[in-house]
Amino acid sequence: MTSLLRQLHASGQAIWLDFLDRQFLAEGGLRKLALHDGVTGVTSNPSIFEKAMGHGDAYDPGFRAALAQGDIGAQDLYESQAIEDIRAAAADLRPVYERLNGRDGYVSMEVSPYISNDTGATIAEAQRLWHRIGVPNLMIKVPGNSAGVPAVRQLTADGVNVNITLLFAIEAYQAVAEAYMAGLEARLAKGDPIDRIASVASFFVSRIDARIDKTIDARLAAGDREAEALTALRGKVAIANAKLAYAWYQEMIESKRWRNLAAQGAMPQRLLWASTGVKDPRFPDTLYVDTLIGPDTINTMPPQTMAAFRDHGTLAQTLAADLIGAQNVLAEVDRLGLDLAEVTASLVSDGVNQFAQATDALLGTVAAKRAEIVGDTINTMTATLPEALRQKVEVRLEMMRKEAWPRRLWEGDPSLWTGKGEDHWLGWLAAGQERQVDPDALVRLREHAQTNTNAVLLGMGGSSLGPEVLARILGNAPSHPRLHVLDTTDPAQITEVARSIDLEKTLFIVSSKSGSTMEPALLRSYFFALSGRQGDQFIAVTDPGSDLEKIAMNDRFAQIFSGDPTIGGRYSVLSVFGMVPAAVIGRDVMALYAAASPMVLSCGGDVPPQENPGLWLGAIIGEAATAGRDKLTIVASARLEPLGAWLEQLLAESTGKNGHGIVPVDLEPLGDPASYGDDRLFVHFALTSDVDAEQEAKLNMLEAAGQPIVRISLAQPERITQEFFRWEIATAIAGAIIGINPFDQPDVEAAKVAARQLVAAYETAGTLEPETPVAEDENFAIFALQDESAPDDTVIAMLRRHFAALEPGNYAGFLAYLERNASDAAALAMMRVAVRDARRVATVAGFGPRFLHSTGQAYKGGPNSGVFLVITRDPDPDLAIPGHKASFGTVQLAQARGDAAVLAQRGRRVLRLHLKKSGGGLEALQAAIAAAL
Ligand SMILES: O=P(O)(O)OC[C@H]1O[C@](O)(CO)[C@@H](O)[C@@H]1O
Repeated sequence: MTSLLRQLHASGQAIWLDFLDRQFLAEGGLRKLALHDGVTGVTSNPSIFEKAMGHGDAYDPGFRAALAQGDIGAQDLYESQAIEDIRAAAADLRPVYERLNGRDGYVSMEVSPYISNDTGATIAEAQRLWHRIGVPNLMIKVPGNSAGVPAVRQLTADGVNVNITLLFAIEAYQAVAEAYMAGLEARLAKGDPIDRIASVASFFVSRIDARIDKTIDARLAAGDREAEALTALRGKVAIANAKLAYAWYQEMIESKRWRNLAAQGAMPQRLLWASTGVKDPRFPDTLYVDTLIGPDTINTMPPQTMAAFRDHGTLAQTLAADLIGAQNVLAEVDRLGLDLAEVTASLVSDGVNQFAQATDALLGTVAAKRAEIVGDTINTMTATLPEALRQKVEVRLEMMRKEAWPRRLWEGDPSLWTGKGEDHWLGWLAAGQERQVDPDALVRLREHAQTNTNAVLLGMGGSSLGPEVLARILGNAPSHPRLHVLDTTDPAQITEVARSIDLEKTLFIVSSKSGSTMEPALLRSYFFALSGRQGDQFIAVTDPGSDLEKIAMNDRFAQIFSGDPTIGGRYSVLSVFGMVPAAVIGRDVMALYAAASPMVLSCGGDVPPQENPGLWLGAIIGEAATAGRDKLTIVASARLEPLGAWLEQLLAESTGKNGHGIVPVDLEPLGDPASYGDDRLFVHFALTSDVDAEQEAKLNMLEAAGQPIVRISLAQPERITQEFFRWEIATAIAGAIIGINPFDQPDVEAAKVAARQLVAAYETAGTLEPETPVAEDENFAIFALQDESAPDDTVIAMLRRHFAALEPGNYAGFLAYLERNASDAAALAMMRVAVRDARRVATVAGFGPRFLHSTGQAYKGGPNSGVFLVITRDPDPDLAIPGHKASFGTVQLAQARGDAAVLAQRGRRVLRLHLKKSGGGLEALQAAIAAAL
């Protein structure tokens, strides 16, 4: 016997399937439905794909096959599989399409719900899918909201078959019918054919009842006086609404305008009943089929509804019947104040949101599958967090998902931060995708650099720290120069580098985005003179139009590499600022990008926060910071230790402002649980081949003691590039949580100005302004910045008072304007441990002026919890700067004094201690601090 469904089909209403699934297609499910039940079309939507792809492992072989062609992001991976299904379904229905001469046999695929409010993006995406899928019996689904209507017109004019979805109100349907006609007319005006353009208007049914009936039930429960009238409307409104839409359709096809189009071959835009699955168990499960049967319409049914109708549907031409009854129902709706207009309007936006949520879930699963499949190419990360913090992170991740943070970050939406131009600073996102460099130029540079034994990079902050990490972690390739990074004015350090290089076989890289930073300018003068003004031994990396660019041209530098002015220094390592020095030391820059790529894809705008390693980390560090765990303590296995200096700048300069932010703690030796308060977040970086059992054991103890620990593991050193990208994303996100602009550095300039003034005064007077110590002994002289000395103060008494000021949650800073070498670093580390263990506070250390262009921002602009000891000494021997009265030593001292003065002006607790020549230097200071604690 012919199935009821087939009879329905024969009655003039098309039956489409509102479902799609790979296994179902593979088993020939659709072909069977077409054959036995007369099914002539398929609709899909994000929820349908979420059900298909988001659960189980039916798509795993497909995911694997797609990724075997090359790594792609979650959205592309999803799309590759969805398109495969759509094409398979279209192939199954192709015979129907051919037999009916294009009148039916269509499969619909929906544009991303994320762009539903953007007409231009909707048009572009619909076009892209249309061409990519490339089959004639395809329909692209576009929402029928206000942004969708003009898209329908345009797409129709362009010859794309459109299925307009999420129609609830008759007026909305009328608008899309009008857009369809206008699109056809536009084609005619261009002389294009219109006889093969198909369109359907998907009018949603059951969702209206679900919403209205809920209101009715609430009113009934509240004892509404109109109980009887309200009850009579249950399950009636959606059908009445659909009937009236159909009545309008019938009028429309009789209109002169339509008859004109029909005369030229136009196919009517059929009404398609969608959302026909019955939600209320009190209604018959075939309700929205039985009542909506009429010619030239479509009913798209989920499999259960199809099965129900096949089993016990009622076949009669109901759609055009009892129109008066339908009008009465809507009049009653009006009279009873049920506000259908409000219901249908909110159903549109709810529908878009629902599809967006389904897409989030779907992309989350696809991203997780991708991570599993390409897993061993991605650095791993785990986090053990105290329960309260873990919960805050969860809540934040869900909020980020709802508010679409990944997409908004990649789209450059400044409202993620303070809304003050942050969108102009996001060039680093593209830089991570190798879009900022000229690969051929870097290959040539790599070859050219080989003639040198040494390279010296002159730059500060973002222009030096990334290159230093690359040079120290990756090292120079065989027969390529060794890179020295000079980011100082310390005479001894400069002399040491000058001594260790063969001048004639050294390539100098002058690196400065602004091209006007004082230290690289002075260092350039010094080495340019030293080289005998050999411009061909110099290259510049700088932003276009900078002073440095002009000087480099003037002095005939061998090459100038231009940066991207939309990338701030600390986010520049994956741009020319990191890649030029990488090429110089013989590294294959494209291989470095290839190593970064899996992380870049994992952190994409299409990866929901829960699966997005950058957003996840950003949520952890942002939430930790706002909960008082603002001392991000970096622990690294030996080979990765250099990363900390780069990370310090990124975190501190980005987040430490307006009294908020993260204070990075680098190179503080690990202690016992008792050494730490509850203001820490530990981050451990380890190279898998570089296991340090003692470090791991200490971390395990901290973890057992309830300290939060994030562990990041790299299988290969080249994958450090992944951490650059992950941390840039995480920092930007943490900045959004903290509520600051992560791309400016408002407090750095003050210290620079103060130092410049002191140097300028020196250039005229030939001496720095004199100052008087407030306490002094044979080793040290102390200069107080605040009025905090007592008349008979000793150095020890002042140091004692200084460290006694440290309260829980504070940190001690050692700001050393000294040569940065292993012994100074070790001495500072010992002092830090002594202070940490005595006062249970975090400690930081920086060499000046290097840290001024890095953590200095947070010390001045971040939380006022630092207690700083600025350490200076007279340089011996000093080093002259060509063309200047001031020596490097004078500049360094001026920088220290300027820095200390600005810290004091900002209300920071600060003491300056000058190491006297006669004293024992840092060893003596260590002893003094031990005595003072
Ligand atoms: O690359 P430039 O312009 O020389 O700047 C160096 C560093 O100085 C700073 O501007 C801070 O002074 C950093 O943000 C930057 O990375």
